[in-house]
Amino acid sequence: MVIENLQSANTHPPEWKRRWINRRNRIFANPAFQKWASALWPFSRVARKHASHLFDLVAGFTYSQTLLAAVEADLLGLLAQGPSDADAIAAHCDLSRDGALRLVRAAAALGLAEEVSPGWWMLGERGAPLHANAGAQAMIRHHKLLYADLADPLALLRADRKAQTQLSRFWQYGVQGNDEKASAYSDLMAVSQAMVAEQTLAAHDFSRCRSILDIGGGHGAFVSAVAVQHPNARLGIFDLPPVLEGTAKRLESAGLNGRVTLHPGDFFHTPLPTGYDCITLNRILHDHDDDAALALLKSTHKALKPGARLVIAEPMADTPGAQGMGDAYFGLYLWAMNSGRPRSIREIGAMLQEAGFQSWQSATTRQPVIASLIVSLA
Ligand SMILES: C[S@@+](CC[C@H](N)C(=O)[O-])C[C@H]1O[C@@H](n2cnc3c(N)ncnc32)[C@H](O)[C@@H]1O
Repeated sequence: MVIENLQSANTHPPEWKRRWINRRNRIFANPAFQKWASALWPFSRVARKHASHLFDLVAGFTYSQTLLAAVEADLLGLLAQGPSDADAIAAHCDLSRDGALRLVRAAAALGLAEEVSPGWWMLGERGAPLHANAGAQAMIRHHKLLYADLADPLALLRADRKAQTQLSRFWQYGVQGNDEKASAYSDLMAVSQAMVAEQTLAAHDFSRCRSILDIGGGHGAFVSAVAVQHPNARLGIFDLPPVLEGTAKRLESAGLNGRVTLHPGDFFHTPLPTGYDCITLNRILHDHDDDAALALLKSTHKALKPGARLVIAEPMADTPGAQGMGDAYFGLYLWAMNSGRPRSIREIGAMLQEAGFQSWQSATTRQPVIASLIVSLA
């Protein structure tokens, strides 16, 4: 099994490295060194940066909750309309005046709001792009479930991964039916998929693909974006039957139902459609544990002719500049979801090789925090 092979290739750290790290850590933990470094330029700048980073780790929960409150109370929506004072914020967000002041000041401290003159606030530099991004706001609302599952993180990490969690229930409902929860799931997927689609389409040129099948394509946000950029490509979506019922309606209202073939099925049990010269897996692989992910890659390989391509787009572990997003955020999110894990480019590459693909390479995306990309040839 690929991942086990990678892990067993791990060797005990060499003695020089163990000694060096121990020595460095003893120095960094020493209060006298900290005092010295914080008083002396240029060490003082580094010391401040480290202290501030450490404080962010300690206080991160309050930042997330401020963000959640600002989105849920539509504080950002109000501030986007123009300068607001505490009374207007209190009325709009259904808060007391004191509560409104506490929230808007916290939001301003995090760059979500900005006090433009004393007692008057507008959107801040971080608030403006967030307000314009429906997908990010949907994710923030959805995070309530994650925070509930993480209320006791050790209990979660010690629990049997088969025990139900808020997140596992949410995803189960999403793929099982058409009730209110399933539609919340689909809406979340559709708005956030637009962000992933943008990254994928900017990072890879699909113009050479005459036909593209999006596996686990949900309600078709990716395929709809491809349809606009590549009007002559033949398009298909493979997903679970209840999900595709919603897809058909959405494609119809987008005027695309004649252009996209829907393939209902379960990718662990139904053979994947053949005849496409490109298959995409957008945010699919990381949802599944190693054996299942490898099985999916093997059936994808089987569905492609030699030389045809597979494009994998998802947030990946060990991504330079976005490390926290990988093993910290997705590591815990997918743990709470009871399935899957973030994988590094190298790990996915090894799995692709094991699944029979002849070559693979990564492509740079504009925002690796949203998705990284791997293109592989069957
Ligand atoms: C995380 S969502 C990703 C959706 C979409 N690709 C995106 O990026 O927004 C996972 C998708 O895989 C589909 N899916 C999950 N298990 C599946 C299975 N066994 N067979 C087919 N589709 C499945 C879900 O219905 C859902 O649309």
